[in-house]
Amino acid sequence: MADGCGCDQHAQKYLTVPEALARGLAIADPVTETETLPLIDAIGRVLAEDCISKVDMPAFDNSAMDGYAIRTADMSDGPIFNLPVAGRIAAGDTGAHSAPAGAALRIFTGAPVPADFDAVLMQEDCETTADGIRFTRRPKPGQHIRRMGEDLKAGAPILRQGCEITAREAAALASTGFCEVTVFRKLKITLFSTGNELRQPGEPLGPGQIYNSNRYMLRALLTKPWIDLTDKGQVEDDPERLEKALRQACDNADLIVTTGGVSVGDEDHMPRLFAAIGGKTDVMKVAMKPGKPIMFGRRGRALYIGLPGNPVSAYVTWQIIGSQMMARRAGLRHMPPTPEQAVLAEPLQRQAGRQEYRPVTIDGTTPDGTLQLRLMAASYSGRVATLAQADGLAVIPAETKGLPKGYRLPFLRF
Ligand SMILES: Nc1nc2c(c(=O)[nH]1)N[C@H]1C(S)=C(S)[C@@H](COP(=O)(O)OP(=O)(O)OC[C@H]3O[C@@H](n4cnc5c(N)ncnc54)[C@H](O)[C@@H]3O)O[C@H]1N2
Ligand code: MOO
Repeated sequence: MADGCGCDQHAQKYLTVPEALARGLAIADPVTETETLPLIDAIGRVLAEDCISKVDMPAFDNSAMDGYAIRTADMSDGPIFNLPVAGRIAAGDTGAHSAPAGAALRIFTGAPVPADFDAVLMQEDCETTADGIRFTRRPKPGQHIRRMGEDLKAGAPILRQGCEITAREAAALASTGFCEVTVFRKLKITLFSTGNELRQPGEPLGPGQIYNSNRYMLRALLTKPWIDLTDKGQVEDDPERLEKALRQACDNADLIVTTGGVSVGDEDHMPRLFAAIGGKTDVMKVAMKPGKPIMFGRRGRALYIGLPGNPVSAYVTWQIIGSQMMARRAGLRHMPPTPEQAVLAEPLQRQAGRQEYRPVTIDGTTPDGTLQLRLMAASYSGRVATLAQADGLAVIPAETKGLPKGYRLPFLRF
C-alpha cells in the first residue's frame, strides 16, 4: 500500500493492535486435555503441570575438579606440604573410600567426596612425587567441593506449567529424575490458503497466476512438536467449496488458519462463510499495517483466524496476533515478544492511522551502541522476498507521521 494512498482514512474505526490482541487472547482458551508421556517423548511439548524436584541437587558432595581430596585438619603448618596418595575415586564410584590420617585420595570431577574429606586440590596446583603429591598453598576447607543440595533442594520448584520443554527444560527434568511428565495434548490445527490464482512451486504459472507462498510460510511457522497439523493445501475461491472446507475444519480442529479472502472484494468470502456456518466473529479489522483485514472468532470449540492474503501481511499478523492466540490455546504461558530499542538511520514519511510493522535491516550502531535501522520499501505487503532479507520489524506508532533520522523505536528482531 503506497503511503498517502488514502487507505488509512478509516483507521480510527478499527481496533488498535493491543485491543485486538486482548480480544484474541480472550477467546483463545487453552485446551484442557493432557497426556502423560515418558520424558524422552515429551521433548518439545507444553508442560501441563508444575514440576517440583524430588531430589537434592547435587545428590551427594562431589568434586568440582580433577585433583586430590584431602583433610585440611590433618595438614602440617607448611610452607611445603607432602602427602601420600592412598587411593583413587572416579565419577560413578560409591565414595566409600578411606585413607590413613594425613593421606590424600586421587579424585576426579563428579566423583563423590568421602564424608571425612573437606577439600579438593586441583592437580595443576601440585606436583607428583614418588609416593604422593607436594604443594605449597594451604587449601581452604570446602574448596572445590560441590555440596549436596546446593543447587536445588528436594521440594523446590523447577518448572511451571505452560513452558515448552526445550533443551534447558528437558535437561532440568532429566537431572532431577523425572522419567515421565504430563503435557497438554497436541493442538489440532487445520491450515488452508484461498485463491484461484495460486499454484504450487513446480507447477507452470499461467497468466494472472502466482506461487502460493503463504502455505509454505505457515507450514514453517506451524511445524512444532506440540502441533498436530492438517494441511489442506489450497481451496478455490468457490463459496461452496470454501464453506465445506471451513465447516469440516471447524468440526475437527482446535484452531483453523486460512490466508486470503478476508477483505471486502466480491471474491473475499471468508467473513460471510464463517458467519454462515455459525461462527461468531470477534474482530474484523485492526489498525495495523500491514494486516488491516485480519479476522478471528469462534465456532463452538474451534478458534478461527483468517489472515490477509498479502504474504507480508499474513506473516506480520501471524507474528503479532495469531501466534500469541495459538500459543495460549496450546497451553503455553503468555510471553509477548520483547522489542529491542533502535533508531532510524534515515527519515521516514508515512500517513498516520495504523500501527506499522515495517521490515528493516540493521545498519550498524550509533556511537552510543544503539542499533540503527534502514527502512525497506514503503509498499511491501506483497513483497515477501524483502521479508527474507530484512533483519526484523520496526514498530512505528499509529499516530506518527513523519519521523526524523535518529528517532527511537521498538524493534522486533527476527
Ligand atoms: N477495497 C479494499 N480493498 C482492499 C482492502 C480494503 O480495505 N478495501 N484491504 C487491502 C489490504 S490492506 C489487504 S492486506 C488485502 C487483503 O486481502 P484478502 O485477505 O482478501 O486477500 P486476497 O484478496 O485473497 O489476496 C490479497 C493478495 O495476496 C495474494 N495472495 C493471496 N493468497 C496468497 C498466497 N497463499 N500466497 C501468495 N500470495 C497470496 C493475492 O494474490 C493478492 O495479491 O486486501 C486489500 N484490498
Ligand atoms: O496493508 Mo494490507 O493490510 O496490505 O496488509
